[in-house]
Amino acid sequence: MEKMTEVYILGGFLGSGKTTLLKEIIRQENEAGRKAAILLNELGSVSVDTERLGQDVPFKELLGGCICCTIQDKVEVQLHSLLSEHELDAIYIETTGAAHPVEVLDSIMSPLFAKKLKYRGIITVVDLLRYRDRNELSPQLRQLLIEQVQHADFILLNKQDLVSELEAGQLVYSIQAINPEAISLLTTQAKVSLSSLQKMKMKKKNVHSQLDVHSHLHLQAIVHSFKKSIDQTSFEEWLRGLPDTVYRMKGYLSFTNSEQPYLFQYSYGMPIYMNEFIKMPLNLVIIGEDLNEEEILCQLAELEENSVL
Ligand SMILES: Nc1nc2c(ncn2[C@@H]2O[C@H](COP(=O)(O)OP(=O)(O)OP(=O)(O)O)[C@@H](O)[C@H]2O)c(=O)[nH]1
Repeated sequence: MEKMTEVYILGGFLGSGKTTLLKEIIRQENEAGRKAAILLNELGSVSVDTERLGQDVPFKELLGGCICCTIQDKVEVQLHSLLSEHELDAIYIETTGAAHPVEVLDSIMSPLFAKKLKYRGIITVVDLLRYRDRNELSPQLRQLLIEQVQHADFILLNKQDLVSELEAGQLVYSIQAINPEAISLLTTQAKVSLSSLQKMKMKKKNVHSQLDVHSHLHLQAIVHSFKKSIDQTSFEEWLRGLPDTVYRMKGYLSFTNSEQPYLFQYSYGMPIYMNEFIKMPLNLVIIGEDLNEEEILCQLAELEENSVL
């Protein structure tokens, strides 16, 4: 019988740690001598995570929309080309943080792959801080967060380092109450062993049933491409002035006061800068709700214009 490729869907809110998890899994897959590939879906029209995941892993991207709504038809094409180009043990599909995992599952359940792909289940990464403060989100996003938990087969309760032990305990309890069947695990930096992921059992899902939340969340992805270095202090001032509805940013930045560019990550109001040694296109992706795109792009252009070397 032809070998079947395992498929895992990775879901979870914006910035919860999906890419971090993927890096960790791919490292372990390589160590185990297995060949794994990635299908990455991003809301923005440019991908920032591609470089973070490394060059040697088979990789396809679905950019500029969400698998579950706007670019469903492209999924089949990308899966087909991954399977025809490589002998794969596993494919990991990283969904956008705005995706509903069951709808993603629905879109990849194609008869074309019935004998080639073995769906292993949905892994949801939960950002414990975000989950703790979920009442600050819009009702639609809060509902999405809950449904991402409800439909998971394996839940990583990530960013354990950011909550107290007592809070972590309470959050585990509350998440397990929503989905008692899934395996749930507290993690920091999404550290989980491949063998525990492989123990997951996929729940029966009625993928065609009407879901409570639909994809029409008002999430936007704004992309700005910098042409030159910018002033770090002005950038940080700009960050402080952003509305709370900016949930996530990522991109590459170059500052006038430093030689090296940075990989910039922002989730839940927290900016992180990491040295980047390769020259990358200076794209910044901003994801949020009800954002004034024109104003944001204008502010960034102005910031760039006023930055002198
Ligand atoms: N403190 C802390 N930070 C973490 C942890 N796991 C991931 N992060 C950071 O959280 C940020 C977002 O992580 P990613 O792995 O990029 O999240 P993601 O879910 O892939 O993000 P999107 O694709 O934009 O939805 C990065 O800056 C990570 O370094 C954790 O356990 N603790």
